[in-house]
Amino acid sequence: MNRLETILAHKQREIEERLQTVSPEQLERDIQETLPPPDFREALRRPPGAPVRLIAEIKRASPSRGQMAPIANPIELAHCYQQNGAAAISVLTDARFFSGSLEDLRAIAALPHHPPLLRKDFILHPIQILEARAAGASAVLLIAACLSPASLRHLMAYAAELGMSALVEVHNEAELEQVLTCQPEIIGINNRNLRTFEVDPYTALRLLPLIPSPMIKVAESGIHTPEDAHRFADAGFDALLVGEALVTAANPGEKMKELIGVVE
Ligand SMILES: O=C(O)c1ccccc1NCC(=O)[C@H](O)[C@H](O)COP(=O)(O)O
Repeated sequence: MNRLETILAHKQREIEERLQTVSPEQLERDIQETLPPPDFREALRRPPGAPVRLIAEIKRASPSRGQMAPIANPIELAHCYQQNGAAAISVLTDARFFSGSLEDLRAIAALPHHPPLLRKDFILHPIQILEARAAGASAVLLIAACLSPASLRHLMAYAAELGMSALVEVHNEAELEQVLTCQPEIIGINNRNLRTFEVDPYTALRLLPLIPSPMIKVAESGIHTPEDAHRFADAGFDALLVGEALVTAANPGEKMKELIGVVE
């Protein structure tokens, strides 16, 4: 089993357990009592000449790095991201490998005027999208390496039905070619190979020209310095997804300004 397969086997077991305890009808009722979430896609759109958008991540740990930052108060960190111009906030909700939770997402969604929230997890089943929407997310991550084209299409349609966006993630040409047949509105190119955890910052630059122009383009992973951000902003990405560099910074707000001060 490669590393991604190990994660997915665990996630599949977790979903089976959730299906025993969670009531979809109750989640649907909860959703009816909430306001529609803010628009993730519009928040990421970058008009010509505007600074690159930043999706700031709440990330305590990862399979590649282990424990990175305790983040005892995720609301405080989300507030800091909000105050320093995050276009959106990515909240890792996986407990086993990233020390996150749906509770983090729910708590951050209670912040007044919060930016759109992305549920970052290994989404394999519609129940995870329903839970995300009920917890206040505007978007979910759908990873091409984890889904068949038919499942991807189905989950994208279900997210849209719930008024949510999907950030559809690819890592190579073959995944991109498959994903483009599903006509996603937002594509993320992950510089990290999820099977080996190696990060190659040229992955996103190599695949970018293959993405049709109306789609929103996000560069993900391994972005640490203004020079890194500059490279992706200059290439034409709408947004950058940054985790480790922010959560390990002595001052995450200053680090954000350093990164998003970058203009083409
Ligand atoms: O971060 C990991 O080690 C990881 C391992 C396996 C699957 C996913 C993983 N990360 C998810 C992400 O895509 C990143 O959290 C996100 O792009 C931010 O990356 P970074 O700025 O490098 O923390």
